Amino acid sequence: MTWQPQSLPADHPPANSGKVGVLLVNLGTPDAPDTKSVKRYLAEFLSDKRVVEIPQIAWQPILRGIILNTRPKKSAHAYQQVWSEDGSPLAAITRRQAEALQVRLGEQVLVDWAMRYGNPSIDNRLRALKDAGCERILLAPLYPQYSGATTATVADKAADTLRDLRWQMTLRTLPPYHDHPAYLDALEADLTHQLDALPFAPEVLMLSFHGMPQRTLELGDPYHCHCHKTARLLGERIGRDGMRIVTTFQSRFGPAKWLEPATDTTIDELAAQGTKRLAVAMPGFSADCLETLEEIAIQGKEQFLDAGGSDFAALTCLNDSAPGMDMVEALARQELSGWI
Ligand SMILES: C=CC1=C(C)c2cc3[nH]c(cc4nc(cc5[nH]c(cc1n2)c(C)c5CCC(=O)O)C(CCC(=O)O)=C4C)c(C)c3C=C
Ligand SMILES: [Fe+2]
Ligand SMILES: [Fe+2]
Repeated sequence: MTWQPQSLPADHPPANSGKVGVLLVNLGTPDAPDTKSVKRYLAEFLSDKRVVEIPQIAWQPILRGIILNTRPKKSAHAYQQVWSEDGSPLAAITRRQAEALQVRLGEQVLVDWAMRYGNPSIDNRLRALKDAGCERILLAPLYPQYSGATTATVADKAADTLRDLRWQMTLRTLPPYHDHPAYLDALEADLTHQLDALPFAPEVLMLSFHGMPQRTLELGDPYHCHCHKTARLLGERIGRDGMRIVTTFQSRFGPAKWLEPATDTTIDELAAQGTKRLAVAMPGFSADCLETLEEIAIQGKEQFLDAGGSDFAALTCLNDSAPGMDMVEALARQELSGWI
């Protein structure tokens, strides 16, 4: 006999009358652009075994003995270059994305935001949503491309909170959306608009993604493949005559081999080969942050112009732009199906 689900009357009320929450999550950032705050943030971030996949017994002495005594000062200086009146760009933009999504989804859903490292923490905001009556929560890591170091560690952190609760809320997680039509539509609209508005026609459009150790690819992390799929699908939509598209990986950290080609090396090579006009888009970042505003818009520009380039543009991320929020809303509504 085949199994038949029990039929419910058409007007059957939701099985659970509690509220629905959405928690937007991004990587994290220090509370202030000073050495002490950056040190606290980096200690948490770089102690995550999903981020640095070296046995902690070997890694912690290097982290505490060397890295946390040198890097925070340098990074604090970089954060000072991009810090805004509203604080860290990454946190300020994520907050604006949450506010815009709240308006779009209306009263039936409570929208909040959190940072994986630093504040506001995932634990703090999950508990706040629960206290506000949310029995179902969509956890939405805003990373288009999946990686253990980003998407998975957000789920790990949320599970730590659930583990501690007698009466858990029900969680869904937003899947990676590297090839989702809503993501590609948003990037196509936003990047086309930005490219059209440039005072020069780029010969090269660089699609620069955050890097990862090469080893993670060999261990089966889909991140590298997701980045290349995004780049291919986006290239098919925004390619134009006279503009070549190249895909690179930025923000290399530590001595291990990272995914290649590296953004900084490629910038030098392009200039050496005679490229004069370069635009860089960073489609893997859903919000502008230190890595886009300092590393590319400031350092990358200086590097390209010093190497002989004449025009450089760092294009902005989707942030809380209309196309960006159309995407976040579409992704959220898809995952909230049956809940709202
Ligand atoms: C082993 C080190 C790192 C891995 C792996 C890594 C992966 C990774 N990171 C992002 C997104 C962001 N990273 C940002 C900053 C940042 N990243 C690392 C190191 C690794 N990232 C460091 C040490 C820092 C801090 C700044 C510095 O000291 O250079 C940020 C910006 C944060 C901000 O406050 O603005 C983002 C965003 C992804 C997507 C990713 C893997 C796919
Ligand atoms: Fe990073
Ligand atoms: Fe960086």
